[in-house]
Amino acid sequence: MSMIADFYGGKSILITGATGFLGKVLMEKLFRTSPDLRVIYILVRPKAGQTLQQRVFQILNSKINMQMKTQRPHELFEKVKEVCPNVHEKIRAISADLNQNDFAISKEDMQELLSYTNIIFHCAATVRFDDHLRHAVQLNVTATQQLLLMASQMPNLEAFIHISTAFSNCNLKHIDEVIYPCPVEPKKIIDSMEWLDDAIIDEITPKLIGDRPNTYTYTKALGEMVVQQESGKLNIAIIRPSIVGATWQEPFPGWVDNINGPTGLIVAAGKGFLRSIRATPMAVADLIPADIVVNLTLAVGWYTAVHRPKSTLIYHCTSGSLNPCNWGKMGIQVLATFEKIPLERAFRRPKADFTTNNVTTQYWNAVSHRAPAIIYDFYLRLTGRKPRMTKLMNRLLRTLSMLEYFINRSWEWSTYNTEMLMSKLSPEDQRVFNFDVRQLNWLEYIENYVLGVKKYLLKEDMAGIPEAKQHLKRLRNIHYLFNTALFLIAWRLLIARSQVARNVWFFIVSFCYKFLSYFRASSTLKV
Ligand SMILES: CCCCCCCCCCCCCCCCCCCC(=O)SCCNC(=O)CCNC(=O)[C@H](O)C(C)(C)COP(=O)(O)OP(=O)(O)OC[C@H]1O[C@@H](n2cnc3c(N)ncnc32)[C@H](O)[C@@H]1OP(=O)(O)O
Ligand SMILES: NC(=O)C1=CN([C@@H]2O[C@H](COP(=O)(O)OP(=O)(O)OC[C@H]3O[C@@H](n4cnc5c(N)ncnc54)[C@H](OP(=O)(O)O)[C@@H]3O)[C@@H](O)[C@H]2O)C=CC1
Repeated sequence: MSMIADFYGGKSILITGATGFLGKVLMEKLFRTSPDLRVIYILVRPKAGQTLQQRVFQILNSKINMQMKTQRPHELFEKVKEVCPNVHEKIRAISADLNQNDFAISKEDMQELLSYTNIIFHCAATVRFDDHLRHAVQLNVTATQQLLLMASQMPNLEAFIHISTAFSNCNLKHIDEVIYPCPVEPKKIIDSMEWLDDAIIDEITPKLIGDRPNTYTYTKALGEMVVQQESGKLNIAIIRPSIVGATWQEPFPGWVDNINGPTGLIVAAGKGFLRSIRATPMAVADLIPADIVVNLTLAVGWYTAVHRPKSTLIYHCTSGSLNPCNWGKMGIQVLATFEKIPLERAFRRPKADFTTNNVTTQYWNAVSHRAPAIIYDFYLRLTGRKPRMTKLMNRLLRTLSMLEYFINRSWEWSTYNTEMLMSKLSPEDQRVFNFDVRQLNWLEYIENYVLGVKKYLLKEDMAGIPEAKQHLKRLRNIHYLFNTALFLIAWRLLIARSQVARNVWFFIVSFCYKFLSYFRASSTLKV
């Protein structure tokens, strides 16, 4: 019997960010392992044109490509529906916007949350690297503070689990499971955001974030400080995952449904848009599968509620120190998988050049990214269609420039608390809530990740693989034809303008002629 699964039975659980990537995987695992839990409250913001019920329906039933000829891909909640057929009754969606005062939750809903909640998992955040500081502070700092205030009024609350990021202190090289203070107090930042105008905030942002690369990592660090300062009598723990990737094993290998982190680049590489990347091949690719993060999170929830550690414990959910993989190895495996299982309608054949300096990056960006986009847009214009490739390429290059910071450095995260927790689990819990990253085989994981991107994110049909391979062959032929034509044009121009080039050309032609005559003569002699 799993103690952790047993612990969540009968519990009322509040999840923020349940419509996000991690939130969905967390909810799935909770229902699958503890189908007798009382209720999961999810704070969902209304979205244009969608009711709360529609948003819940969307989580439970992923959109399916009805034209598929082969077996349909799994739905995230398909196993849950077997063990907990009334899952929709156990999800209570509460209309809430974490950017508003009191989260704009109605009085009745608030009363229900305050009275019943036993465990809080706070996953909601803005994960955009380029968010305006005001917005990032609002969601990643102020909302965390407000949620803690709410939590302190919950008489039945047993644990508050805050999801942060391993990169909240990415300005350091070695990071321990402790909270590192930022120079300016979060309260001062929260206050100043209320009266400073956008222009001034823009001006002070670089000074505030200091040697962090973006507002995301900075505000997640502030969020941790708020958790520490406002913890009061609550049982709190912080989890710091590194780069969250597709699931490793559960509920299915390779499940992913958004383009954050490496996923977007995998799509871009598979479709042939991304052909070179400024990355250090030997730098550690600290990826962590979403199901490992979720298993650790649930184990931490149990441990924090039952064992009530005296201080707020921080858990690093990272792979680099226990089972390192590097970007070079990852890139090679991504491309090897695309050889076997290509994506449909690729723009160019998948290929990758890792570069490490600025000059070669600029060169490859011009040759491999911008030039093909311009040529393709020219072709679209000629055929009466709207050009779009240059715009798309510019956005990709902007995205790359934001991710570069993370793929050209390595960090060391200590994992004492995470390893301590593993040792406290029963063998059954170690199996059901496995977060031992040492057991992960990277090559197999990356292959399943790429396959998952194709199936679950892009919803491509496996029956289309032969056609996709055929398409890549056509692209290869076009590529050879294009290069030959380019060479001949360049050569023709050179010959017309330069006597030296003409001499070289005649020399090559006469050499080939002599070689052929010799070859013919010697083969005649043999006969
Ligand atoms: C050469 C072959 C290589 C083979 C593959 C090797 C893979 C190497 C992978 C390396 C990845 C490294 C990733 C490191 C990430 C560190 C994460 C730190 C951990 C965290 O805690 S954060 C959680 C993760 N957060 C994110 O990833 C958010 C990043 N995204 C953003 O901040 C914004 O989207 C961005 C990048 C600022 C762009 O904003 P904007 O221009 O406003 O546009 P949109 O968001 O609307 O998107 C526009 C356009 O870009 C595409 N897009 C978005 N994100 C990605 C992405 N991660 N990768 C690729 N493409 C992306 C998106 O599809 C949109 O395209 P459209 O066609 O829809 O216009
Ligand atoms: N993905 C990663 O690589 C990593 C993520 N993390 C952390 O994990 C957590 C979850 O990330 P992930 O699932 O990837 O992120 P997603 O972007 O997929 O999900 C973010 C969630 O927050 C919700 N949210 C955003 N703004 C509001 C708002 N104003 N009111 C209510 N809800 C809101 C979103 O709701 P909606 O659907 O309405 O947009 C969504 O459910 C975050 O705290 C992140 O910092 C840490 C390390 C790495």
